[in-house]
Amino acid sequence: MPSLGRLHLITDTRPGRDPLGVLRAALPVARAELVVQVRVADEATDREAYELARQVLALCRPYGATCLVNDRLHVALAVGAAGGHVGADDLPVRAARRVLGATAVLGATAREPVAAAEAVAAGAGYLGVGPCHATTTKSGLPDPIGPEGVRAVAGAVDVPVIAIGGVTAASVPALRAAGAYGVAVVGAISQAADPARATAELLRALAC
Ligand SMILES: Cc1ncc(COP(=O)(O)OP(=O)(O)O)c(N)n1
Ligand SMILES: Cc1ncsc1CCOP(=O)(O)O
Ligand SMILES: [Mg+2]
Repeated sequence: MPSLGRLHLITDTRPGRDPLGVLRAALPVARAELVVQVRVADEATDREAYELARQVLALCRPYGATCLVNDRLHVALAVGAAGGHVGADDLPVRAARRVLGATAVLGATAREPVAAAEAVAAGAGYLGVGPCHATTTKSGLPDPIGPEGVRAVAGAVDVPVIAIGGVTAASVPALRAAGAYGVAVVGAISQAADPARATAELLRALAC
């Protein structure tokens, strides 16, 4: 299995956003270092999720970028994505692993070391850890855990830790120093005036 990319771009499907346009800007810059997670609103239909995932996968392929699907693992299987990501309201990690198969990429959300170790034991191949910082992209989240929360999780597992939540290029060095392998972002790229430049800045920060 190829190694996991360090920059995860989560699709911004909020009204008025252009997830495919943002992806077209980011892909030539990040290429195979990019993991694109197709994430749609809970209200979106499976057909809408399927159509977006199909288009994302088609854009990713020529660059060797990885396409994952959030929550809806049947959509991941239907389009032939590399895998999926699950959290507390989704299929349990062990069930998700059964659905996706042994070789698929499977990420799980974890905020603290015990849950993180359990997720890995159940079959998670990477962990999404956060929110690291305040975010306006998702509501109802617990308080940010900061780089120290990332450090606690990273010290408890032997899979890549992907820091998420309010991540910017400026916050990457502290997260990397805390043990994060990579980062997942929505706003840092999608809300940037120049998404290609924002992608380059995040990659530069991740390379240090
Ligand atoms: C890389 C990464 N980390 C965490 C999450 C959050 O997943 P979850 O807790 O299931 O919340 P939703 O994204 O489904 O709202 C993620 N998607 N990606
Ligand atoms: C889906 C999700 N889960 C925790 S924070 C978050 C959103 C991250 O978005 P942003 O990078 O804009 O803070
Ligand atoms: Mg989820």
